[in-house]
Order: sequence, then C-alpha cells, then structure tokens
Amino acid sequence: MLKALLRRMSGPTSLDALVDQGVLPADEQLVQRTRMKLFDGLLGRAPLAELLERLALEWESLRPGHMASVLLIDPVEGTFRTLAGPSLPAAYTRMLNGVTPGEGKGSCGTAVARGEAVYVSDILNDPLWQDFQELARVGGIRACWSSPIKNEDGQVLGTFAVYNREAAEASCHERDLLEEFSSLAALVVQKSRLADERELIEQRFVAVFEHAAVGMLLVNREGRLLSANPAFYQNTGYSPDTLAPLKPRSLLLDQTANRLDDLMRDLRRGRVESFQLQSRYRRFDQSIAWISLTVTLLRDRGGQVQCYVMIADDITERKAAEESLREAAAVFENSREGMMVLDADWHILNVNPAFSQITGLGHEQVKGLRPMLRGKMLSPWQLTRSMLKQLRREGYWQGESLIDRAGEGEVSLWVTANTVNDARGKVSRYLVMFSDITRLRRSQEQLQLMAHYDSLTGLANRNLIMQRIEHALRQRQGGNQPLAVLYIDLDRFKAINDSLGHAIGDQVLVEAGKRLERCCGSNDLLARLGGDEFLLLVPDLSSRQVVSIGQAICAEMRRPLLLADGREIYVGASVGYACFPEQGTSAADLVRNADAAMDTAKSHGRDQVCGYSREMTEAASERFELERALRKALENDELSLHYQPLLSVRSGRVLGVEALLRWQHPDLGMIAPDRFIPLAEQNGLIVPIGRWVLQQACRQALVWQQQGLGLDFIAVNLSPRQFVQQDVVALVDEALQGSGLPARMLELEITESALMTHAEQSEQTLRQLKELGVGLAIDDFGTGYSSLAYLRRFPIDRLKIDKSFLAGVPERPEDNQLVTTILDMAENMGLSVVAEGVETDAQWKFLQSRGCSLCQGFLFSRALPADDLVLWLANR
Ligand SMILES: Nc1nc2c(ncn2[C@@H]2O[C@@H]3COP(=O)(O)O[C@H]4[C@@H](O)[C@H](n5cnc6c(=O)[nH]c(N)nc65)O[C@@H]4COP(=O)(O)O[C@H]3[C@H]2O)c(=O)[nH]1
Repeated sequence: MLKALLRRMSGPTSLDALVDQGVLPADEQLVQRTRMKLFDGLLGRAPLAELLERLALEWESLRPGHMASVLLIDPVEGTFRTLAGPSLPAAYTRMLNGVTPGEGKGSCGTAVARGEAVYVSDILNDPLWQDFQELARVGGIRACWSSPIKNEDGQVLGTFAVYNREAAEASCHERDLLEEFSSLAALVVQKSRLADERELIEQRFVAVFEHAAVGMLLVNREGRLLSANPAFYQNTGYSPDTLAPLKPRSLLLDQTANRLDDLMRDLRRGRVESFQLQSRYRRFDQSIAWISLTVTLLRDRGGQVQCYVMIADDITERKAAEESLREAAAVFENSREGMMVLDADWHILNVNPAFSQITGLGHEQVKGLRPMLRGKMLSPWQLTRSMLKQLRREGYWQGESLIDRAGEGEVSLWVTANTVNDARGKVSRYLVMFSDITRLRRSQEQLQLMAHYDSLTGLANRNLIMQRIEHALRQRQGGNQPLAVLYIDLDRFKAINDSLGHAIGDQVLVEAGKRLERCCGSNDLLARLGGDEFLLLVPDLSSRQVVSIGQAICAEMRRPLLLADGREIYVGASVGYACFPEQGTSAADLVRNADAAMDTAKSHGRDQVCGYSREMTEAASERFELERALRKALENDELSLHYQPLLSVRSGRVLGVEALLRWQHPDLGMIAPDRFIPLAEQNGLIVPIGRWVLQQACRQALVWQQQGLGLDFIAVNLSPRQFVQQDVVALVDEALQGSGLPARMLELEITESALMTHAEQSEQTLRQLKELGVGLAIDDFGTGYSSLAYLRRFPIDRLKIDKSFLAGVPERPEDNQLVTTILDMAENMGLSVVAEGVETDAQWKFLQSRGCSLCQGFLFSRALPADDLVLWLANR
C-alpha cells in the first residue's frame, strides 16, 4: 500500500490517475500540498502528533464541516489512543482513549478488526455504534467514516476517521480520499517511528560508548583514531590531545602491531567477522600494561568499510592474577613442603608431590578423603575438632603432628593450616602445609639428652642436677627436711689421664661412674660435672648417714680398677659434702660448699670425706683475692727470682743454680710458688709470668758468667701450660737471643706429667728445644706414669728425683729402693740425675754411695736472692 502510495506521490502519472478516478483537481492540489507539508515535517523531525494533527486539519480544510481524527493502537496495551482530533470535543477524545478495537466497536474499532474502511452514514441507526450512542452524543456526531492505517506488512497501526454532524453518505471520491489520507497517516507514522528507533539506537550507542567501563575506539580505514571513549582515556592515561596524533597500533609492543595489521586485513576481506588480540602496550606514563582488543568492522550499505570498532579491555590485573596463579601453581608443584587443598567440608581436593613424598600417599589414594575423619589413611593426624574450631575462628592453626609412613614408622610433621575465604567471606577452602621435621625432632631429643646428660658416662650433667637440687629445695621451702650434696673428685686422675692418655682416662671415668652409682640410693641423683668431678644429690638423710655414703664411696674407689688391657690402676676419691639447711640454703651455695669441703679433703691427704665448714669459704675467697692480686703482681714489680745451688754430689762443687720464682705481696709478704703457680696455671697468667722468668734468669746468668762466677748452667722451670704453647721454642730462643746467654748454659725443667700428656707432641717440642742447644731435665720424676718407651726417645739430659722420695731416705727401705732404681735406670740410659730436697748428711751420703750426680737441698742452701747467692758462693 505504502509503495503504491509512493508510486502515486512520485510523478504526474499518479495525478492523472486520480483525475481519471474522478478526484477534483482542487482536491488533488490540496492533497499534493498536504503531502509536501508532511514531508517537510518529517524532514524537520516534527513530532508525530503534530504531523498527524496537520493531516487532520488538511482534511477539515478540504471538507469544511467535517471533523477528522487519527487514532493509533498502543502497541503494549492494544487500546486506542487519540493522536489527533483537532475539532472533536475533548470529552469525546478522552472517552475514546483506552477503548479496545473490535467488531461492533464503532466505525474505528470495526475498521481495525476488519482491516478495511468502514462507512457509517447514520450512527443512530447502525448496529456498529449500538454500544457507543452515548459517545456519539458527547461528540455531537451522526456519521463516521474510518479507514485503517496499515504498515508495509499490512499490520493495522490505527485509523484515520472523518466525522459528520449530520447523517451523510460518503461519495466514491470521498472514500478514495479517505484511503489516501489513511495511507499518508501510515507513511507519517512509519517514517516517524523509524526515525525514533534510529535515534534510540544512536542514543543507546552513545550511552554505551560514553559510559562503558571498557575502553572503546573507533578507527578509520587508514587506522587513524576517530574517537575514543572516556574509559579508554582513563585506562591508558592518554587525553584526546595526546592520543589524536597517534595511530592506536603504535601503542602496542612486542611486534603485535603487525599482527593487528594482518588481522584487520582479514577483517576487511571478510575472512573473519571479528577477532581478538592480546598485547602488551605502553600507557601514557610509559608504564607497561596488558590490553585485549576485540575488533569488528562497520560497513555502509554498499559494503564499503566505514570504521573499525575496537573494544580495548585493560587486562593488566587479570594477567597479573594469571601470573600469580601460575606462580602459585609452580610453588605448589615444586615446594618441598607437603601441601593439601581441602574443600569447606574438609575433603582433600588436591595434594602436591611433596605431600606424596612425605606421607608416602599418592594423589589418587587420598583424593576426596577427610584426613581427620578417615583416620586410617593419615592417622593419627591430630587435626582434631578443636583445631578445626580454631581454624574457623581465627583462620589459622599451627602445630605438630605425627603420621605413620607406610613401612617407615612415625614421621613428625610441622603443620600450618589456613582458611581460604570466598568473596562473601565464607570459608571455601583449607590449605594445609607441612614439613617433615622428624630429623629435627630427633636432633632436638638428642640435644635435650645432651643438655641433661653426660655423653661419656650417661649420668646426669650439671644442668640436670642443678635443676633437681633447686626443685628439691623449693619443695623444702620453710621446712627442715634434710638434703645433702656430695662433691666427689677422683684422686690422681689428672696424672693418669696425662700419662696414660685420654682413652684410658675415659675408661676410668666410666668405671668410676658405675662404682659411684652402686653407692647411690634409689632417690639419689648422681651427675658428672666434667673432668673427674661428680656430684651426688641425696635427699632426706641425716648428716651421719651422708658421711657413711661418702665413706662407702671412698672405699669403693679405693679398690683397684681393671683396665681393658688387663692393667690395674689405683684411683681413689676425695669427697666433700654440704647439708641443707645448715651448710647452704641454695643450690649454688650447697654445691660451692661441698666443693670447698672436697678441696679440704684433698689437702688433708685425699681419700677421705670432709664436711663443709665456714672457714673453707674463707679459704676459697682468700684464693680469689690472691688471684686478683697476682694479676697485678707482674706490672707492680712484685715478682723476683731466687736461686738455689745445684752441687756435684761427689765433689760438693756448685755446678749450677735453679731459678725459683718468688712473689713479694705488699700486705701478705712472701708467697710461696706452690700457692700461686697453680693459680697462674689455671688462669693463664703463667704465660706472661713464665716469659718474664725465662728472660730474667737468662739475663742474670749472663751477668754471672761475665762476673766469672763459674756456674755451668742455670735451670728454669717450664710450666705444663707453657710447654704445650705453640711458640715455646720461639719463647726460649727469644730469651737466649735477648740476653746473649749461650744456649748450653740454660737448662729447662719440665715436669713428668707435662711431658706425658701429649707424648708424641712433647717429643717433637723437646727435639726442637734440643736443637737450640739447651739442656733438658725431667722434673718431679717418679710422681707420674712415665712410659719407658718415651723416656728412651725423649732427648733429655737429666732426671730430677722428686723431693718426696728423698724424704724417707735413708730411713724407709722402699724409698731407698725407689731412689736406687731410678739412679740405676738413669745410668743405663746415660742420663744424669739431680736429687732434690736433700736436707740431711745421711741423705747426701746415701746419694754419694749410690753414685747420684747432682743434688740440691736445704742442707746446702735455700733458694737465695741473686746478691745473696753471690755472697754465699764467695763464703764457701
Ligand atoms: N722441703 C724442701 N724443699 C726444698 C729443698 N730443696 C729445695 N726445695 C724446694 O723444692 C722446690 C724445687 O723446685 P721444683 O721441684 O721445681 O718445684 C717448684 C716448681 O715446680 C714451682 N716453681 C717455682 N718457680 C717456678 C717458675 O719460675 N716457673 C714454674 N713454672 N714453676 C716454678 O714451684 C715449686 C716449688 O718451688 P719452691 O717453693 O721454690 O720450692 C723449691 C725449693 O725451694 C729441701 O731440702 N727441702
């Protein structure tokens, strides 16, 4: 219909046709004018109601007295809505609005229902208006001709109707005219609706383009930017000004611009309808980001490319998330920690390779299991309900657990469990990680053992016994329940250890530990404190009973000890004790006091039990004071050397002197070396002191040589600690060089036990000293356990028989025998012998009779200051 109408509108032929059909030329012109006006209106985007009103008015001017109306059917409601009715009473049009079209519903309703024009010439007498008499009365109308307005598809959009106040029959011409006008109305309605739709689409596109969260670009055929939306500017940091000169492709990195060109070519050639490309690109601030481009093409009706539409999604965050996911996956796969991911119901979803390594269980074996509930598989996981509770409450749990690894026994695990929440904050996963700490646990246990037990004897160590004493004392707080501490020190152990070696020493300690244990009650605790010192905690016994335990210990230790190689040795023990509360109220006091009592037992001749007394503390603090004073003695010039002559036993001629150290304390007077040398040995002061002695003795000997005193040598004591010092040879050399004394005039005295401690090393040191040219003597010979084999190998010149052996000569036959044996042995080995501590003529004579070479003792002279010695020599 519309096409037919357009055909008619487009040329004079249609006009002729109208004339042929009897249309009046005047009407025709009017119709033409109406068409033109409507086109103008359409072009000017005049509102639809205005155009339809114009159409109605045109009819009314064509047929004065007529009232025209245009009703459109509401597409949603399906009811009439009056778009135009310029001359109809407002009350009438109001009543019409909302009427649903249909057969018998007036002229318009019926025209819609029938899809063709309906002419009612007398409303009062027409059944189609039967139900609408009131309406007609309100409108003041008697006749109504209505023609349906149809679209191109024949669908009825509404009606164009003409009313007459009088009953009136429509002429043929008027019928044509009515159809003509309804066609014009159809044209106007369709064109207007089309324009509305286009506008809507345009508005939608603009709304999407402007407000989309994703970046969008329109790019022309040459790849130049036509337009970009705000999201694109926001994502990339560009502004319209900074982006305008660039081709969007130039933002892409990694050669993807070329790939983009290729894909756009495929798009232009119709090979694809759209494509997607991901690329890194440079933002305006030069930072690198990721973009996903979805590109499609807009063509005009002729198929010519209009522009490219690019949706540019910034996927930097997604890429980063993907990357971190990949990293997380790599960590999961390669971690040395076992990991399992569980769902919210505590079912295993996934486990990593380390999990399988540690548990011995593969992924398939455990998938879907609940590690806590299916005890058999991962038992006995201590992932208890309370742990789950804490996990849910705090999102975190850490602790130790044990599992049974098939065939390998118990494995200790350090477990960390975390919850993973979903976006709503609900637990969606559990991540459980664990590492195998079995070895760590074992070494901790080992450490624990080491921290509390002595590795050699298996007895408790100092830490443990101190803890126990403290604990026992806490229990006795305020009470007088007894408790005693016995301090046990083996006698002669040092000599055994030094002379027979550490392996034997260890055997002795182990055996001693066993023997001591035999003397303990079931409530006692025995510990080895280190070296040859033991401590025994005895609760709940009287001091009398404690003494008898001490005596039992001494008796037990007195028995000979059988070594693995069958040798028997004698050790013995000295025991000191302190009882709570009389002799100490703290663990430290009790142990210190028992130690002091043990020292007293030793100084009283060993192999005995001694209880603590206050005087012992005084002696100990005196020792402490002495040590403090000794530290200053060297710098305060309080040390000096005295010299004791060594004479030929046969001729009585003085052949040499022994340099002996003296300490003149400002308050305490002269202090004997036996009191301070062991102290200096313990605290290391012997090193600087010994060096001073060597230098001083060498200097003095040279002075005497230059004075022609006629001494062959000067003997100097080397302490054990000095002797094992690495630079002892250099030290001696330095003293000789520094003084200028010929080496042959210096004799070094080294104790037997010092030499035997590290016999191999001693041999080497002695050889080096010998190479310097000095003489070497073994001091205190007979008190240690010399190995004859070593004695033979050592490059020594002299033995010094300890004065304790001379003490019984000549009264005690055993001592006589011993001295004689030493002299014979020395003769066999080609060594000279000095007998020390000769106090009587009888002793001298005895030595003469046995062929001893040298002697030294109070019988001849005590050790004298240098000047006194010169006088003594002059007076002989
Ligand atoms: N009862 C008695 N004693 C006698 C008799 N003849 C000598 N004596 C003493 O015996 C000790 C001999 O020295 P020693 O065995 O090397 O024993 C020395 C030595 O081991 C050590 N000593 C002394 N001076 C030094 C020194 O400069 N360096 C080192 N490392 N030790 C030294 O101190 C120890 C004791 O030295 P002194 O008290 O000077 O005691 C000296 C000496 O005075 C005697 O007839 N009867």
